[in-house]
Amino acid sequence: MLEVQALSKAYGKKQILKNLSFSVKPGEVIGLVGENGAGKSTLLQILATLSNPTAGTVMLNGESYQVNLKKTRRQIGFVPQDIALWDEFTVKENMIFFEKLSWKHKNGDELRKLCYDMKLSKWNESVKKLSGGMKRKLNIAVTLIHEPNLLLLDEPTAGVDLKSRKEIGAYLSNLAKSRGKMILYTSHDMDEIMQLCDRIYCIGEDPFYYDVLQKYGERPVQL
Ligand SMILES: Nc1ncnc2c1ncn2[C@@H]1O[C@H](COP(=O)(O)OP(=O)(O)OP(=O)(O)O)[C@@H](O)[C@H]1O
Repeated sequence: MLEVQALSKAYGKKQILKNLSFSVKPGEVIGLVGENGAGKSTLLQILATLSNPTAGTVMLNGESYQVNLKKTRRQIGFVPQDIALWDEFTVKENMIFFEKLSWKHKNGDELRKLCYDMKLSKWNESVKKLSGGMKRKLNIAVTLIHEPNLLLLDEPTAGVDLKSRKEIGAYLSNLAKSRGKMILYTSHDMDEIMQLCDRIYCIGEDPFYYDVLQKYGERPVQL
């Protein structure tokens, strides 16, 4: 379980996140929505241990980020908004490279299966020749090598066509439901958020997203 208590973040005098408290249970997919600049990426970066909050606490499966950073880090997978892959390497070479950096050992067949499960079949293709959607899938696959319990995804389907979007959505949903992963992800696509997420958290003070979601019949949680 992920437990966030009274979390705040300021950059200098600019307050971005104000006193957020929420939790995520195993098997849950949470959608984070909010206007540009509301602080969605900032929140994911804090939950990924890449940035420190100004105040507040985060606990992952009973371990405090503040007290046991190494142990919590091993349980987290973070997919950044920007694709972070080796362009000149093939899909296979990227998977092998990231496996070497990983905390868990995986053999070639296991690495290949991670890609195939996401319908990413171009194992020997160089990344520069892949479509945007394929790159996004590979970006997710490398993050799953160490089998994180908490998966944080920053706009994983941005610029992805509808078919790949559905494939990524189905894969993430299956990860949560059959393997109990906790997933937090951001998107500006309301239909996708509605289909995929068990709960929706709105960040920021602008009531726009809250109102839109209510019109869809959803009851988002205002953070
Ligand atoms: N390192 C930083 N230093 C100063 N300000 C920052 C830094 N990182 C982010 N910000 C500011 O924090 C605010 C929140 O940014 P963030 O990227 O978290 O928003 P977001 O909700 O993810 O936006 P988007 O939907 O455009 O991705 C913005 O005003 C941004 O300019």
